[in-house]
Amino acid sequence: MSEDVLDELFDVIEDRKKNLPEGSYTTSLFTHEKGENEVLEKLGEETTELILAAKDDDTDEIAYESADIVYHLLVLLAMKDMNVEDLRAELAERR
Ligand SMILES: N=c1c2ncn([C@@H]3O[C@H](COP(=O)(O)OP(=O)(O)OP(=O)(O)O)[C@@H](O)[C@H]3O)c2ncn1[C@@H]1O[C@H](COP(=O)(O)O)[C@@H](O)[C@H]1O
Repeated sequence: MSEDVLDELFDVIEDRKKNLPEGSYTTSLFTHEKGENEVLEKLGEETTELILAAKDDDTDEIAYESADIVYHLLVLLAMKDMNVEDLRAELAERR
């Protein structure tokens, strides 16, 4: 995954958080319609689905579930007023 895709996705998420456009799934996560609990539940479900896909050696499904996890992880970071740079900094510090 390129750096740009992550940055672009995070920008879209931040835009949804700020402007709350109607009809957006991301907006629903930032409002009472779904909220933080939904994000945490999705991360749990998708992690289980990723584990099952890995056990099946299903590479398409591994990529699909990984993308779902990354999306919901970025939403969670935005909810906590964090951003992609916090993630990059943590990873860089481990090098
Ligand atoms: N990357 C994602 C993304 N990944 C997952 N999802 C949504 O997350 C929701 C939950 O995923 P699930 O697979 O669990 O849901 P599901 O397919 O209904 O399956 P089940 O609940 O039946 O298991 C679905 O509605 C997906 O559409 C996403 N919704 C949005 N994005 C990105 O966010 C951008 C803005 O989206 P909106 O905010 O909707 O405009 C999009 O252009 C995308 O780039």
